[in-house]
Amino acid sequence: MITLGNISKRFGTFEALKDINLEVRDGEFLALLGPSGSGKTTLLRIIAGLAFPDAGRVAFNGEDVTDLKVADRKVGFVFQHYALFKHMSIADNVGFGLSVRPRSARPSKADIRARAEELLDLVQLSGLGDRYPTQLSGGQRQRVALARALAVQPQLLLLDEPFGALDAKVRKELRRWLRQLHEQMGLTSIFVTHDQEEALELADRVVVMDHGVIEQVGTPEEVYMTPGSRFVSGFVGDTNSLPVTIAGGTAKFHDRPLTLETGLVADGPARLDFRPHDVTIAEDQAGCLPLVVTDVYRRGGEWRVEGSVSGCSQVLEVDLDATGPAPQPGQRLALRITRGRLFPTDGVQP
Ligand SMILES: Nc1ncnc2c1ncn2[C@@H]1O[C@H](COP(=O)(O)OP(=O)(O)OP(=O)(O)O)[C@@H](O)[C@H]1O
Repeated sequence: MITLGNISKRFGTFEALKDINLEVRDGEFLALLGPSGSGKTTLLRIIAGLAFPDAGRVAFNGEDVTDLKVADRKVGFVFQHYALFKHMSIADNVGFGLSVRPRSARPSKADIRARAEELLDLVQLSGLGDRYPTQLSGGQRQRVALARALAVQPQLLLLDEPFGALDAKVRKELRRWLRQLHEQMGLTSIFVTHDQEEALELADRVVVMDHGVIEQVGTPEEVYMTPGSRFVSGFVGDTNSLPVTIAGGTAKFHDRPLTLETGLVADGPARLDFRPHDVTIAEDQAGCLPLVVTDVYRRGGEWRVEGSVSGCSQVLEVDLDATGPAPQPGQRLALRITRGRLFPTDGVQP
């Protein structure tokens, strides 16, 4: 549905987006995920028509829209800083996009009101149309912002950190609800987040960005299980990193060989990334890491164990089944890494 071809954007000499290519499918729920300053919002604004690229093209359904302004793109958007109009009732806020249409395309006042009521029903705020924004909670205001975005019947919904300012529980509820709404209405939605949990939970596909480039595009499963770069491996999901050396197909940590497939990684220094759950506790030390436990706490059905390994400055985090007794601080565990990813470090130890 949306094609971005070779999009670049500079602010002065700073390159905010560098040659971005991306296809968004019809009906897809896509997350733009990356650290602060990676270019997510700039890319979303370019898709919306709120900003324009220095180079490259934007097409919707094969039609070039690069130079079309926001009002002509038929997109709905919820940007954090586009707050509700304080002096307008909730119903008027929701109907705003319809009331500013040119006279020939503008529905009657009664129709706009009826449409606003319908949308307030949809976002589960029936009966609150006559209130004002200050009389609603943060979560309710976000839902009004969504209703306002949906009033113009967009095919494409763009959301920039829509739940950023809300507390964790409300955020979670709204996320689930947004996903349902997306499906119910047959929308194509793109949302910006720096919260990887939000991206992995909500999106059909995740676009991981860093420094103005796309590092990887994939399903949540793909970016989590088979990260395509060192950056994605460290940014998506909890990751432990160890400096290792590969020699003759064996990964060694300070001359201690680890029982781990090294695949096609060339001999030399590398970074070994592994998830907290990709470990088991072994009886003996062969092929294992000696972890000294520093802290233990429960995370659902698992013990999250923090510990240190001599020769590595990073605190390691591992998850162990909590049906067994909790390891104690000071205890030594022989950690066997069952699955990891190796990234050559070109002579530079991480
Ligand atoms: N109007 C502007 N003028 C100058 N620099 C800008 C402008 N807008 C964005 N930038 C810069 O471009 C880079 C990308 O900004 P952008 O807002 O797209 O990042 P982001 O990934 O959305 O970050 P965040 O998660 O913090 O919102 C940043 O370094 C930012 O400072």
